[in-house]
Amino acid sequence: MKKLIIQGGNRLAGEVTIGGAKNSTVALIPAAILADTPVQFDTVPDILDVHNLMIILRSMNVKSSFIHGVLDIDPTQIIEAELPSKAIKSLRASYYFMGALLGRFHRATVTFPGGDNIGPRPIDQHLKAFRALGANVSESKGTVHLDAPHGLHGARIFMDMVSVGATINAILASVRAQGTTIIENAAKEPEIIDLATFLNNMGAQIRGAGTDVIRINGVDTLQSMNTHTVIADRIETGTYLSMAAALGDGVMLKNVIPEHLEAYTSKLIEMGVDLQIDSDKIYVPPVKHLHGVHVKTMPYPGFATDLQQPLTPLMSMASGQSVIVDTIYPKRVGHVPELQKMGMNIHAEDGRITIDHTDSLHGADVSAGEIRAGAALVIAGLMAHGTTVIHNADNILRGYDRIVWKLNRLDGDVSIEDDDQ
Ligand SMILES: CC(=O)N[C@H]1[C@@H](OP(=O)(O)OP(=O)(O)OC[C@H]2O[C@@H](n3ccc(=O)[nH]c3=O)[C@H](O)[C@@H]2O)O[C@H](CO)[C@@H](O)[C@@H]1O
Ligand SMILES: C=C(OP(=O)(O)O)C(=O)O
Repeated sequence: MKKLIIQGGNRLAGEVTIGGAKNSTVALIPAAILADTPVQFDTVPDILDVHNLMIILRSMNVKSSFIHGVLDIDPTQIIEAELPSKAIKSLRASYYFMGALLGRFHRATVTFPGGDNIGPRPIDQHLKAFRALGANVSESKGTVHLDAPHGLHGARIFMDMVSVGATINAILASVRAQGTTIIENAAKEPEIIDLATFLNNMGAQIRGAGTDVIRINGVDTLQSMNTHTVIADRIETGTYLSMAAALGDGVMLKNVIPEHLEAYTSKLIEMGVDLQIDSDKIYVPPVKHLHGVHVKTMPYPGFATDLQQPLTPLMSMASGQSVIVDTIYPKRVGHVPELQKMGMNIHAEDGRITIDHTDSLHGADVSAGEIRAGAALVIAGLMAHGTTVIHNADNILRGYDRIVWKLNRLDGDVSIEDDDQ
């Protein structure tokens, strides 16, 4: 494990270029094994999840190389193999190998995935989709076994709740199935559109991605003809927006898709941040006065659960009380005791997080229980007087592209070390 060491108090200024979206990339990489040709992605973020997915690919004899944001994957010599459980457990999105392997081999054995510790994360809707497509599903000792001896056939799948992962897994399993699949009550996240774009450019027939009804006509082969550029990470964007508003003397964010962040940017504007939003960049000027706001997280296009924590340090600067209700993950409150150690007036009770005005924060020894809790601690550490040490920083590195380098370029004082604790 690593630890991040932050000397707080510096004002931030300059430019930061947002990387490719983690939640797209982690679906695109497993999707690559459905191709009958090598594939190439660019603007791939340099994050631990990508490196762990490359370890999983290697176990199936799928060669990959990752240089300067370009990821090449050659699935043409793929073999069925036992997947390395340590790498599978290191991230959530390893469950996409269930859908992708089922699509490719009509069977799969995959350990239950890991990922952020943010409360219960069942996968019943994923398994329901696989069953509907013709797979037998069994579970034993934390492992899921999928088997479709007669192949996969199109089906109508109605999702009981809106799930990003289940929608993507249903697409992966059905894109090469016989016949037509219709996914109803599908998730509408931009990362799902990105995945569908990649697959359609290889010959898939997926219509309606980005709406709540997705229709897939199965095809026999998928062949890549060009490089797929990963969309910009809207959660990384939101994190830097909050940071720039809290501490910035003028920060420009580049490689941004503002349409993907409207619920978030309109909250920042409501707080009093005078964002200057352009077609692919956002300028955050120095902020004068902030008001508290109420936030309720919702599936896209609502306010993203992944952005509630990165907003809390900014909320602590506002006058009046801010309130967060996370309807997606009501137990996503691991950041609260850690931020309290830094002096923040933040409390979690009865499914509500309240943040009251805090005059100043002080450095402390804290732990990043999960990626976005870690992002909140990074922002608070930059705001605080003194030194903050964030243990379990690997959780942050799972999904923030070259974060130490980016923060130091903005005049932050951040270093990373191995942690013996
Ligand atoms: C790799 C990735 O893209 N991760 C994102 C994805 O996670 P993930 O895909 O795991 O999240 P889902 O959209 O599936 O979860 C949404 C809600 O549905 C519930 N649910 C989900 C599936 C299921 O079979 N049964 C069930 O009950 C979950 O517990 C949760 O309350 O979407 C989350 C919600 O936007 C984000 O926080 C994660 O960053
Ligand atoms: C919850 C998250 O990630 P994952 O689903 O990969 O655990 C996140 O990115 O905030």
